[in-house]
Amino acid sequence: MSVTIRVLRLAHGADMPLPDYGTAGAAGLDLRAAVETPLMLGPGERTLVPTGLIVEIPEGFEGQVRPRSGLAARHGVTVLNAPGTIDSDYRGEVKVILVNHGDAPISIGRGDRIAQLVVAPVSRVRLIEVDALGSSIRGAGGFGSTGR
Ligand SMILES: O=c1ccn([C@H]2C[C@H](O)[C@@H](COP(=O)(O)OP(=O)(O)OP(=O)(O)O)O2)c(=O)[nH]1
Ligand SMILES: [Mg+2]
Repeated sequence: MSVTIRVLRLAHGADMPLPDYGTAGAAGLDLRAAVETPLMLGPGERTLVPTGLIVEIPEGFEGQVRPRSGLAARHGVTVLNAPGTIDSDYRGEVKVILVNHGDAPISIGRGDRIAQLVVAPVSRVRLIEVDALGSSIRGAGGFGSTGR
């Protein structure tokens, strides 16, 4: 499915390339850090990284800000609230909450690819309050109820 998304580049990201898919089958657009100077993220620290972008996600879709596995595997750096949610009515800058779960500080430089944006359809539901729900074999079993 091809979805068109209008995107606005803010002044502090004007010289950076628009997010792109790394390969023909990639699910996520790589998001880059629009920081003026490199920022250091120490072990246990988190920071809000600007992308310099405002996106207009069409109604019926959402943007998911997801970690890059390379950063996670190599440095323990991930998206704290993964997947971050970009609402279709959000017109602010897309920002990435990075956290360093590793044991060494990491430097995030301008243009570094820090996360990826997956655009996915979402359902909006209508809740109907009832007195009883349909039965199922699982019932209330969960949290490991089927065994290891
Ligand atoms: O990783 C993220 C998560 C959210 N947002 C932006 C887009 C989203 O539409 C808005 C609100 O996000 P969310 O609903 O997750 O945050 P909230 O704490 O519920 O804030 P709000 O009360 O503004 O909804 O913040 C980002 O830029 N990056
Ligand atoms: Mg919210």
